[in-house]
Amino acid sequence: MALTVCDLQPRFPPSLRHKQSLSNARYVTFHFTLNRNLHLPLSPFLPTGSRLGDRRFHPVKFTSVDGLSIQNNPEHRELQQAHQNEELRERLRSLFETFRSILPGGSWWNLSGEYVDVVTASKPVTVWRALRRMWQLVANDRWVIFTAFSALILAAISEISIPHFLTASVFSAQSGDVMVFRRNVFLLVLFCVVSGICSGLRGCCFGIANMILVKRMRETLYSALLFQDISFFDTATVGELTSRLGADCQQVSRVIGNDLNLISRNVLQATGALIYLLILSWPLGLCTLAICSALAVILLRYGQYQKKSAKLTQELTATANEIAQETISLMRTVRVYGTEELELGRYKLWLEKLASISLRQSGAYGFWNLSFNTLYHSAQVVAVLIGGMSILAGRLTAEQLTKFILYGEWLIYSTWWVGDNISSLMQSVGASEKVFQLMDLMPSNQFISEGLKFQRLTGNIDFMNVSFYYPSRATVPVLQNVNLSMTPDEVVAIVGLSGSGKSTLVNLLLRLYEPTDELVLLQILIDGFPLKELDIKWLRERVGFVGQEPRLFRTDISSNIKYGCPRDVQQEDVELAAKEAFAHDFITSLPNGYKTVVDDDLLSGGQKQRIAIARAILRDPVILILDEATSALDAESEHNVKGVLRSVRNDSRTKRTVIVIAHRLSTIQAADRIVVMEGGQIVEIGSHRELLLKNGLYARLTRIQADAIA
Ligand SMILES: Nc1ncnc2c1ncn2[C@@H]1O[C@H](COP(=O)(O)OP(=O)(O)OP(=O)(O)O)[C@@H](O)[C@H]1O
Repeated sequence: MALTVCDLQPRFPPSLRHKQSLSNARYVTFHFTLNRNLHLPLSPFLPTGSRLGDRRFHPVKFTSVDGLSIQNNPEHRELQQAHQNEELRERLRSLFETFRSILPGGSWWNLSGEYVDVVTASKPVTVWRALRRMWQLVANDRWVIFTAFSALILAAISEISIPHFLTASVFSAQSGDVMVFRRNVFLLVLFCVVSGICSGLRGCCFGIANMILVKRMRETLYSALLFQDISFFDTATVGELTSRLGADCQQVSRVIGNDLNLISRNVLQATGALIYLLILSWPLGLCTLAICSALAVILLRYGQYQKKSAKLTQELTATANEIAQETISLMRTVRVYGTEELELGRYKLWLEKLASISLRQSGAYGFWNLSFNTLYHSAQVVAVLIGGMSILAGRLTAEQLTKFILYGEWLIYSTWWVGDNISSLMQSVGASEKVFQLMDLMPSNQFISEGLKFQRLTGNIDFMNVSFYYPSRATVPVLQNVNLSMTPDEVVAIVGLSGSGKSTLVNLLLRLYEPTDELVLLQILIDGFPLKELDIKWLRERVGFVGQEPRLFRTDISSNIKYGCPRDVQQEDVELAAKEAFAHDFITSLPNGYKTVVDDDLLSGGQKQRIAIARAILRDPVILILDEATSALDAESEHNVKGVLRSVRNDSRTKRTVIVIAHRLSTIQAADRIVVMEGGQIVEIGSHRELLLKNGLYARLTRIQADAIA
């Protein structure tokens, strides 16, 4: 194991500072937390005697001097004793520090220090703002909310009346007043029935409102994400976004169905109980109110803490998801490089952080419960004490005190419920911050305005002095002053070293990236019109694209070939396209033929490319872009497929504009023109023969590839 000097953190008792034996020592042994002993010269670590007692030196124990163990050497026994004393003091100090830190307000509860790195700069959402946003989402179905709240009010009034009639019934029976007893029992039964029915209705309506909220929230969020620029997906990860759509939306959904429902019910009941208590006995009522106010202050602090911890939990969950998603999607690489343990460790690290937050949340919940219980029992003791004295003084009857105790209990419990649900509400509001932030993202510029659509697209393409850099790397120019024109019926091949900007050129043509400099979109012309002015959906319907690593959806082969096809197609069309892409034979050899469900992992690279090529052929595009689209095909298939791609289009009997990006230079020799790129610039243009005669980069690359084959 390699250890650097930074790893060496010796620990010396202060008393060693003056020991001649140590000052003269040349070698010391350090016992590491790694359970390894290392003999090292003392001097580099102890340049002056004053460093010996430095408390920053923690995890390493000083065990011997010049090879003599401190334990066995009488000369050093005193040093050992001092060392042990110091260790004990250190332990006690750390125990005391730990105890102090876990008391309310202590450093252990601080969430912003250790985890500050995961808290993103999302705009804090206040409870009102979050509720307003939620209301906007469910406003169309406001009748559900209104019904729910009406039922809630009726249920609360009924429930709060029950203890009164319960006590009144008992005491009227005791007094022998039959009429009053009958009336009280009748009202008691009535309120019980109303409370039961209304509670059921309330629960059902709030449940429906909840479902509507989650659905709309997910719809809005998903639609906001789908219309983002591709550069957004370069920075946001799949794990994070799916976490927002899944867990965070679910958490936010508790607001209506659970939190608001229970908060409203309990606030109503607590208010009713308080009024009743004040009417019964105002001194007793004020005492109970004081206890409830203390409870409310504690619950407010607790709620704020829960909001903060919920936000952290949400961020940590998203990061853990991100890691799991990345590892699972790269499982083959993980397996080949044997990094399962490493990946497990990476995941566990975030789980531990999550657990640590949960621990604090549970601790805070414990403190909250402790406060509640203490205050609850204090209220009972106060009621019995003051109430009992009032009975003795003849100012209160036993019936009144019984009612008081019942309603006092009700008030405290309602306050507790409100607190509990406010903390849950705060958690949901905390979780909503990132969700609302994503929901507020404006769609990419290309979806905002509707552009031009022509009767017919011809397929003329012009790049006029185009320079471009990716938004995520604003200082690195990827394309510089690119001038290039392509005409219909032409096959243009783009070649060049890796990273020279070939794919970027077609990314811009497909408008996958919105350049920060809008001029770029005016410098790319399609049939003489700037790309910026064209309707992008209309244009994309007329473009076929096969990328370097085609991805398939987890559905049957037929649907994968039909995917995104702008016209109605029959199964025969699908099979024809598959035949032209030389995919038909392997598809029919699969167990369910065209109905075989595939995904990215169930087919070979070449088979996936053939399906992607069939998809492009089926669209019958005016402009066809092949970015390393046949790299995984065998030579014969590649030759045949290329022929088909150049062939006559179905409708207009004209050829299409074909752009081919290829590294295998032998496959593009027949192209009408070959464009050679280097460092984001076009350095050569011409036919295969012309470029060979030029003896430039293309000729050099061709020679290198020929040598490699030879
Ligand atoms: N999304 C992106 N964000 C930032 N930089 C990018 C992005 N995509 C590509 N680049 C950078 O732009 C440069 C050109 O990349 P591009 O993919 O166009 O090269 P290429 O010639 O197609 O390479 P290859 O032949 O390997 O596919 C590279 O330096 C690359 O790192």
